Amino acid sequence: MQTVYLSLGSNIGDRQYYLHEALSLLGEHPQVLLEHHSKFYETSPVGGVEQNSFINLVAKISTLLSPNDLLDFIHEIEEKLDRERKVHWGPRTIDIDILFYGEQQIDEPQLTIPHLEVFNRLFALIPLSELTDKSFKYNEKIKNAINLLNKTEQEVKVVDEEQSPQTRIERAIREILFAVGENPEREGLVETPKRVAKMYKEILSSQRLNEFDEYKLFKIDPSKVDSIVTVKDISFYSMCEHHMLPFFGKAHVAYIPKDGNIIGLSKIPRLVNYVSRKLSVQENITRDIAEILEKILAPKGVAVVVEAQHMCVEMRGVKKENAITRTSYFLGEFNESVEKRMEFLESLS
Ligand SMILES: Nc1nc2c(c(=O)[nH]1)N=C([C@H](O)[C@H](O)COP(=O)(O)OP(=O)(O)OP(=O)(O)O)CN2
Repeated sequence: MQTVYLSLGSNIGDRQYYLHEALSLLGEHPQVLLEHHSKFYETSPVGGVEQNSFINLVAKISTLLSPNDLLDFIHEIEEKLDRERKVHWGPRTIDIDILFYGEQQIDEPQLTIPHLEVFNRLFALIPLSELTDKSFKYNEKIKNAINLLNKTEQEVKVVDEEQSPQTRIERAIREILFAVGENPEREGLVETPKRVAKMYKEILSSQRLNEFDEYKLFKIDPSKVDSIVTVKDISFYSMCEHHMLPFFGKAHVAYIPKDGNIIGLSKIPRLVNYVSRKLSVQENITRDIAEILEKILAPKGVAVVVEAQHMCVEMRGVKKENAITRTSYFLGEFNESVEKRMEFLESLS
């Protein structure tokens, strides 16, 4: 096992959320043990790019991964957390840099260790100095660099670490259990807050995503495709925003290709998943599927029908079991042409 120090930083969006998610994802790898992490620091941007301040921390891990495998895993995490590589040293939802990998020195095109800039960056050195001691080979160098660097140019100040989303949900569920008259310590409930927090992370996985990007477009001979492309009976599950209760059913999606532009068929169910895995209402899901598909594909027309059962209708209030709600949304030729709309609707029966 090797002891590795990682610098993590974020300066876009919910910065602490991205940092907590990155720490959580790091710890999920079977060959990575998250030992400790430093306090959270608000830091002024270093490197000359005009951008928002960062929140930084340093994590100490033990790992069996090789340096390059660890770098690949880090890039996977950055990818998952919407990292876009637009401007060198520019703004980012998350950045994870390997500062030290044991006492190894590595100088490869894609990886230099110790990190080339580590002794020039207070946003890395100060959190790092929390985790290292005189037994660490570079301890003295770290302390000297901290003393030498200009603390007015590179502001680094401790901020309160917000609770991670997981911790906040677990605490809230415990409160709800108390409030409904339960004992969260009893057999069967002890792990419930953790389970519910994990469940929300899965069923509301789109909640913080800014856009749908899991698609692939293809171009075929326009003369060979002018009819309606329909993907129907796409099952989905969502959570209603009024009662936080599930609603679920089938989505039927159609489009009329334009200029031979088509979308990979598996991407339409992915779009339905993206749109449904957040707190919403059926009308919004129906509209969002249509409008996102139109935006990414620019077809001649889009048609969406959604049929769902709502637990807020079945298990409370009016208590009507098996009531089905049907919503539809039409764009382009499906909006203008009754024939096209009827052709699509008849294909669903
Ligand atoms: N106060 C802060 N300033 C800067 C930070 C930071 O985290 N806090 N981060 C950067 C860098 O963008 C980041 O550290 C990556 O730099 P580096 O590993 O040196 O180079 P990369 O190849 O990974 O840079 P890319 O931006 O990914 O091309 C700057 N300032």
